[in-house]
Amino acid sequence: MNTTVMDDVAPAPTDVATPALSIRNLDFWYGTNHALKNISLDFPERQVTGMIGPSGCGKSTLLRILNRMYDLYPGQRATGEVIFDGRNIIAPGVDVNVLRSRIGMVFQKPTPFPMSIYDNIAFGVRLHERLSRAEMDQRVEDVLRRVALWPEVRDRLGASAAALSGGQQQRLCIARTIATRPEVILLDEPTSALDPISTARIEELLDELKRDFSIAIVTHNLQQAARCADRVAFFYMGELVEVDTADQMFTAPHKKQTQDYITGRFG
Ligand SMILES: Nc1ncnc2c1ncn2[C@@H]1O[C@H](COP(=O)(O)OP(=O)(O)OP(=O)(O)O)[C@@H](O)[C@H]1O
Repeated sequence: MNTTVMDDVAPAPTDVATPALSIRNLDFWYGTNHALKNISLDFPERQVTGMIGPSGCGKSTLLRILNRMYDLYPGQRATGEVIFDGRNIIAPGVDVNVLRSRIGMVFQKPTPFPMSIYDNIAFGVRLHERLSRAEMDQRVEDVLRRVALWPEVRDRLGASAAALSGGQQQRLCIARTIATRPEVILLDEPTSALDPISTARIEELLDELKRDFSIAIVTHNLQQAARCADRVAFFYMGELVEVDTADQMFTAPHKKQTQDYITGRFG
């Protein structure tokens, strides 16, 4: 082990045993708008990390940095480090397409591609792997079973994904994301467009998926964060105020701002 390097890095207050992703001293700007300020945060392996905070505090911005979505927009700039598999993924020279297959993203609004249910899953896999037809069929079946969609769609894999309900579409989007076998899944308010039953199914699914994936979820729903997350990070005006276990955050947060937020005094 390179002890010199280790010794040079000041331990962050958020350190966890085995992080899937480690953010260190991250700042982010939209032009001149300094949207994230000196964020250091670990995302533990095979746990759900919930990100909460009032509108505009920077939760979605942080998620978008983790798979380099901001690359698509001129004028947006990040400094600091996001360490994934030993590399700083916001540094130049990272293959963003490979990165996005290893750190997958699910958006607020279900966004199936305008193609069949089968191809929604096969499309991303084909970009990264050469599978035989039988192998691809198996991959499609496996991920649809994993998201508990298989019984509902097995007889209409060739039908348009647009014909599925909103909740089914979101489960298809999660299936599509896990089909490339990522290590990390990012979810940006994945249930805010869904009814309570579809929401409950997605929450159950997250609980099951964390056996194999490290998950980061942005949510406005504090009950959802309490139900789903192992750890919770509270953001306010671009700063990380506090991060702790969900139990601690919702029963005895250390910071007054966190307490005010979770008790509904603002936000
Ligand atoms: N494309 C953009 N251009 C300029 N500023 C932006 C852009 N997107 C977000 N911001 C600003 O960055 C800050 C953080 O926004 P962000 O969307 O990350 O917050 P959020 O916590 O996810 O909010 P919400 O809960 O409402 O989705 C806000 O001040 C917002 O106005």
